[in-house]
Amino acid sequence: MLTEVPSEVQQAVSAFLQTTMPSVALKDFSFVSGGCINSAGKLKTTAGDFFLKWNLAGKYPRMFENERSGLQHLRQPAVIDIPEVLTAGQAGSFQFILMEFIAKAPIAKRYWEMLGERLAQLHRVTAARFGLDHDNYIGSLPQSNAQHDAWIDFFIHERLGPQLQLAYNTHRIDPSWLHAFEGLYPKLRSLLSDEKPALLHGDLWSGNLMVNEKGEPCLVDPAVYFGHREMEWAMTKLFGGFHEAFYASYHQAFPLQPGYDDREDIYTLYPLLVHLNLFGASYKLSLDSILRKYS
Ligand SMILES: Nc1ncnc2c1ncn2[C@@H]1O[C@H](COP(=O)(O)OP(=O)(O)OP(=O)(O)O)[C@@H](O)[C@H]1O
Repeated sequence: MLTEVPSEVQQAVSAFLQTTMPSVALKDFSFVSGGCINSAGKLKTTAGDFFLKWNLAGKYPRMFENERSGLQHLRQPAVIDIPEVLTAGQAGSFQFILMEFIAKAPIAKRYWEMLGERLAQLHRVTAARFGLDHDNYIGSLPQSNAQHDAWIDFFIHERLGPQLQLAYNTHRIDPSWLHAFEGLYPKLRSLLSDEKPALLHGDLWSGNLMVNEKGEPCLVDPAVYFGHREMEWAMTKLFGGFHEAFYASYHQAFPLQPGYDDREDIYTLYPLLVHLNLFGASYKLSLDSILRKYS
């Protein structure tokens, strides 16, 4: 028995593996650090290694069904490496997800160029409307994907609005913040550009970017929806940014519309509000300076 993994999860995983890979046995489990929300690690079996995550089922309903669906959306066009999910579900009071284990190799010489080219290809996958057919999570917070025809409406009503309301309801901000955002919204109509709804990872920062066994980029832990690809760019820039070769190769493969630099801060409002709600007041300073810039 692997003492680190709850017995209900172990039983469910072994039952699943037995049906798909007869005579497989669990050998060992070691925790993988990096995530904040779930328990996660490498599950060694006689049929190879897998990545297993779990948490208490009541805490974040359907979190792993949503993660499975998000990873499947990103894998489907087969343009960038995304781990294959074997199964996800509930086991007693736990929920879990089992997927391909991404083993690291030394980083490829063209890693950042590959990431730029492949993300550009992913963003060429489009949908008729902004949003998705189901809601999911951004980190541990619910993320609404109710569909809209216009990007601006989606951005205001499904991205900024709900996070702002949550921050207000939990007393992280006072009413003056609500007024400041209300004042910003009409200006966004002329500031933001429109584009076809693009398939986005949705939470693309360095913590969700891995190096796979070929040394190439692999994306994990998404918050998928169809949105404006400038959102994805802004997210990558938030905590120090990716290597400049990534931005150059993406732009060459699929140029952004002129004036992106003037819009970048607007897009960072969403991840900053999410961080305010998840981690507290230290993010208010950055939010405040963006609001002032556009007031
Ligand atoms: N398929 C995988 N194979 C190997 N390692 C993985 C895999 N997926 C994720 N990891 C590693 O495990 C760490 C935690 O995973 P993940 O980010 O999915 O955790 P989480 O708790 O769900 O999310 P968060 O980072 O939002 O707290 C990642 O930072 C990454 O290093």
